[in-house]
Amino acid sequence: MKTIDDLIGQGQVAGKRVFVRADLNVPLAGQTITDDGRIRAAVPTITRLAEAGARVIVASHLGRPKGEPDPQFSLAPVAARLGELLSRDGISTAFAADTVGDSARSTVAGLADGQVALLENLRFNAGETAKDDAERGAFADELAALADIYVGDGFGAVHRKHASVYDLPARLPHAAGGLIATEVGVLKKLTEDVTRPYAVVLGGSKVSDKLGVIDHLLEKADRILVGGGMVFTFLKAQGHEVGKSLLQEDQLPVVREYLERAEAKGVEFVLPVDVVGATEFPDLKTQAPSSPVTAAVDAIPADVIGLDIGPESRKLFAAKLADAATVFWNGPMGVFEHPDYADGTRAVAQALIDSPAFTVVGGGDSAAAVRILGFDENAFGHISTGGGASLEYLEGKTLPGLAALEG
Ligand SMILES: Nc1ncnc2c1ncn2[C@@H]1O[C@H](COP(=O)(O)OP(=O)(O)O)[C@@H](O)[C@H]1O
Ligand SMILES: O=C(OP(=O)(O)O)[C@H](O)COP(=O)(O)O
Repeated sequence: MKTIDDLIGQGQVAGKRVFVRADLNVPLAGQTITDDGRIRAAVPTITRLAEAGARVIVASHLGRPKGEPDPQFSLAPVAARLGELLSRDGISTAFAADTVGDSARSTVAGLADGQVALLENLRFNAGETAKDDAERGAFADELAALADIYVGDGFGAVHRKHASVYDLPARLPHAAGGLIATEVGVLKKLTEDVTRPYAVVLGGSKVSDKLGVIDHLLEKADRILVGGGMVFTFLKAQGHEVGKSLLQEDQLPVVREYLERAEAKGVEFVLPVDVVGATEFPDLKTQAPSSPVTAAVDAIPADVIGLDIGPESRKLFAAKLADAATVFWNGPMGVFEHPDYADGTRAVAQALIDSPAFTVVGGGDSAAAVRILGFDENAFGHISTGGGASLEYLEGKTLPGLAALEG
């Protein structure tokens, strides 16, 4: 895979329009960025290209808008923060009000060497995420018209077969940015020689996206700990009632099969013994106090939404992580964005820090949680900017955004 070092070393970027596909999908509370980790992670590649004389066009998705402009998913707050960070290196940043329209074209045309433009949310265009190859290709053609060279650096999105990730690099000379090179370097080690016991902690809310990875983990991991929104499908599969919690009803047979296979293979599934929940989803915007209740997993009231693992489960999870030699963690244990439901995530983060294991934390929200809850990022072995991406990488899958850079 060609890298930006190769491009810069060969003097290929000076005066050129270089399109950098980053993952600036940061958590927002209204217009406020609650964790800027993904923006900070994108800066080194952008700065290197700008300092080498490129006219840098940065593009990203934010959230999951429905293929048309939606102000709540505007990258405007990200443009402000990116501009602030780049200005420290003396680099100026413009923001285009659309992705491939008049604003994008004129903003890019106005760039001088060494300047940066951020385009509006890629997913404001239906072509970005279209299943149809021709529709995605048509959008990729419009993106390609803006640039001379493509740099893939949005590790968090490399598992998506999207226009800017997969189709665009096929249309331009391309290379990998520094973030992708670093991420792949660390994760590769976990696929080659893992020191055992190897524990994997799964949680979060993208349940249907991530359940499938367990199929592969049953062949690799010694212990699988499950919390977050994912756990209720497991609890239900074991015969527990889960109230109004997140449930992937159609996946119950799959999960039952995972539990059986784990037993047959001697892989230990660690599930919570108690949960914390509430009758209403907490208000994350106002952070208004809620009314949390704790229940054993065999006594979750019918009107309760499970929002965190309970106190006994935190102790259990910590004990199961204490003697691991390698830990990979993706997905918060609860709705950590509200203080009443952050203790499970806090306990797992602390357990990783206390354990002598090599620890990798992956995922936009998981990485954000660790920082928002006040942990020192340097206390972990590696904090990956990608959750789904790192899980699929560990699965050994061909990731569209990496395959496209290799070609
Ligand atoms: N029990 C739960 N019910 C609903 N959402 C949950 C639950 N536990 C965790 N979450 C949510 O999961 C989200 C993160 O999930 P996900 O995107 O899969 O993780 P990551 O970004 O780290 O890969 C957080 O916003 C958190 O509030
Ligand atoms: O946040 C992301 O993934 P993650 O939650 O698995 O870390 C990426 O930006 C990908 O976003 P998507 O899952 O909406 O395609």
